Amino acid sequence: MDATANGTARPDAIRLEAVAKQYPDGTTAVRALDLAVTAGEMVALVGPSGCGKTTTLKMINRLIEPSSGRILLDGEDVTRADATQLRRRIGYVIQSGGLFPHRTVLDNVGTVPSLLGWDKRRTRARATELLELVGLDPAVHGPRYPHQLSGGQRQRVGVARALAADPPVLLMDEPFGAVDPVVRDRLQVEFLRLQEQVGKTVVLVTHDIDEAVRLGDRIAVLSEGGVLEQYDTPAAVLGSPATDFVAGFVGADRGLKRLSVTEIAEQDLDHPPVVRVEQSLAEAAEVLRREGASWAVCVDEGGALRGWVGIPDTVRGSGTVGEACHRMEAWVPARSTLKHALQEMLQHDAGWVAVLDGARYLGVLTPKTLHEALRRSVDSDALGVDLSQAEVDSIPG
Ligand SMILES: Nc1ncnc2c1ncn2[C@@H]1O[C@H](COP(=O)(O)OP(=O)(O)OP(=O)(O)O)[C@@H](O)[C@H]1O
Repeated sequence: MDATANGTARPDAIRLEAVAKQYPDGTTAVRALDLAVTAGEMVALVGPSGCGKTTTLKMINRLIEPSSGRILLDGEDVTRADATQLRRRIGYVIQSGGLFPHRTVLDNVGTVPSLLGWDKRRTRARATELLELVGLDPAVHGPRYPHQLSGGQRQRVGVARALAADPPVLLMDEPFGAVDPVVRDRLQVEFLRLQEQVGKTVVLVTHDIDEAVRLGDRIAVLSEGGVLEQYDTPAAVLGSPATDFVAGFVGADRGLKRLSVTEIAEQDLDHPPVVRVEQSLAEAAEVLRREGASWAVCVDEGGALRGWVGIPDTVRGSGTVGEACHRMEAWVPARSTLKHALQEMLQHDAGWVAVLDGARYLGVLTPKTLHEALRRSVDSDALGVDLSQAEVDSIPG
């Protein structure tokens, strides 16, 4: 059980109790694993090759039978439940989608509903709806066969198929492992967005700590034999590795990895002078002089970002700020991560990035404030993080 802020307990959707697996040849893949996953949570199982991640995942839907221990789903002991019935309550996604090659995309997505005895029309309607949900056009992609799709599209179909019967639990084994890094990045973003809509309990296997940090609400770091080295939020795993093994696994650049788990906060923002588009350039020049700044942010009457003006613009003419202001391409929505902000800065070769709430301008992040934000995140007691100063100093400022 997981105690929430108001004291009520959220149920464990999945609970492994002393689960172990010994293969017939004597290999002990998992020794005695205890793990609880809260409803609606996304948990990433990470660890080096052979540490028992896939074995653990497959024991949850009993594709692999545990040698001992108990598995509970929503409080119900399913260790000896009918495995086929069980699997219909659990969506399963594997690398490359694991699609049936001789069935169309629509039929692939409709597999479980058909098995559950849904009529054709309902199955088709559900499959169509799911293809749209994962960003595919049912009219274009629905009639195709898996080999007529790109790797990323196959992966999306795999996710759609796993969601077809609306199972509360989704198991994913290296789901984005078979695509190139650019597609992988896009699929991860799409999946996070999808998960916001569907709110499944997800257990995801990956050997990639960056993927775990990005997707997991919590990360379970396993070492050989399915030993649970640490089970905590990405920020805590990166910030205070529980063991030397975890520290080694998350890597020496874990300070940098924090960029991708730290959201921009109000207090991180810098507030350069702001001028409005209808003001005269002379007024803008006066603002810059008074504040000792070389540039100012331009906003419209509603407070929306319009761009920026520098000293040379303000001394040049007699027009308005609106006529002289430069577009600002580098911006991020409020609550973006520091990594996203840094990426925007680098992509647009900008010295600052604007932070917007919808269209409304909130403030800017500069490399200096970004560094301070990272330091704040590292120091944050709320995260239970205790990093040594040495590591903070290793973060490029
Ligand atoms: N059918 C099997 N028979 C015997 N040993 C097996 C079998 N399947 C897996 N193993 C062994 O069990 C251990 C755990 O394997 P598992 O596939 O769960 O690891 P993993 O962490 O998912 O690895 P990877 O990241 O390489 O996929 C490994 O030592 C593996 O060789």
